[in-house]
Amino acid sequence: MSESVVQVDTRHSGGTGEPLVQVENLKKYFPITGGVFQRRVGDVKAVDGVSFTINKGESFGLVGESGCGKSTIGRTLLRLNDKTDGSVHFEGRDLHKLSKSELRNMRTKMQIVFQDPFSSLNPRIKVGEAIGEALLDHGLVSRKDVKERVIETMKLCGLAEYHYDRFPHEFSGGQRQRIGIARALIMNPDFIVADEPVSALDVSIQAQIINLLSDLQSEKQLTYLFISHDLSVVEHLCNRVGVMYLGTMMEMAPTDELFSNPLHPYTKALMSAIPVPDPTLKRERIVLQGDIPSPANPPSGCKFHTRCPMASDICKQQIPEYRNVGNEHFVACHFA
Ligand SMILES: Nc1ncnc2c1ncn2[C@@H]1O[C@H](COP(=O)(O)OP(=O)(O)OP(=O)(O)O)[C@@H](O)[C@H]1O
Repeated sequence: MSESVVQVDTRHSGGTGEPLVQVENLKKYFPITGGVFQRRVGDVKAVDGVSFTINKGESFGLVGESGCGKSTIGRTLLRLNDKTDGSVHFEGRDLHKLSKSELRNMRTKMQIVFQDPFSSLNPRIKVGEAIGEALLDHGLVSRKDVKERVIETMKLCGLAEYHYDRFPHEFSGGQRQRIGIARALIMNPDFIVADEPVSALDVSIQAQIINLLSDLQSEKQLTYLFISHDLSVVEHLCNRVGVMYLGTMMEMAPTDELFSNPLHPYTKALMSAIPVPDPTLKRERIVLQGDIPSPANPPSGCKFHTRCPMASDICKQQIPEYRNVGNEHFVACHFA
């Protein structure tokens, strides 16, 4: 858990209530091969039966420790990965059933912003050209008009016109993330997967980027899947939050509900690690024992039982039901 506390609150009202992305029992297993013939000897169960819906105009946060499957969900939602099982619907259409050309058209509506935009930028291409690249690839504007559209988008993202002719190494971390956001935004998408977009930035810059994402959301009616290992970041941007552990959704609720009434011991442990700005407010820190088990061989019953301070026999034997306990608050714990 990062030590950052981002002091902004940019949450929106929660979208239109109309579903844009529907994820149903999604599974993504990566094969493990071994032996002389490289036979499949097992699977990394990166995403193991996850369901949730993101409504139009909403910011949905996905949190959990490293390796719990957040990025794999993001990539599988955009069909950058194939799925193993389950379904992903975008605007009511099953993404994994689209033909190549249908997918190519659909892709303009769904974009991704990565943690490290620098690695996806060619050091020898001017950033203005890099931002406009996808527009030309899709034939959405003529070569003559692209520069104007790029500059307009750069300004929206807090970059200046003179940045157009500069190269990626001439920008700071925060500016590079603005370039990453501009590259996504130029396609005029409806949905953006933001995969740890502020994790590599200083706290003050994190706040600026979150504010930018929030302003763009209002202006462009965007829908976000915001992936972060840092609950304090998600708290300030998202309307609803899902907490993942070892490929499984452990708890999901509207943000205020989750933060005021966390029910899963894993969520409570993550929250106890958020630094409190006021030193007079003491919060009991729950330190989880042991390492995260391997997603290739997850524990029986509740996957969290090997590290859970409340675990008893039933947790080792029975998978807890993922149930709605009211207020759109879902939790998978025998004792919640
Ligand atoms: N292409 C791949 N091939 C094999 N295993 C993979 C692949 N991509 C991810 N994994 C495994 O799937 C599991 C989930 O990884 P994922 O990157 O989705 O987690 P995460 O929660 O986003 O973590 P992080 O924040 O560190 O990126 C991990 O055990 C990871 O090693």
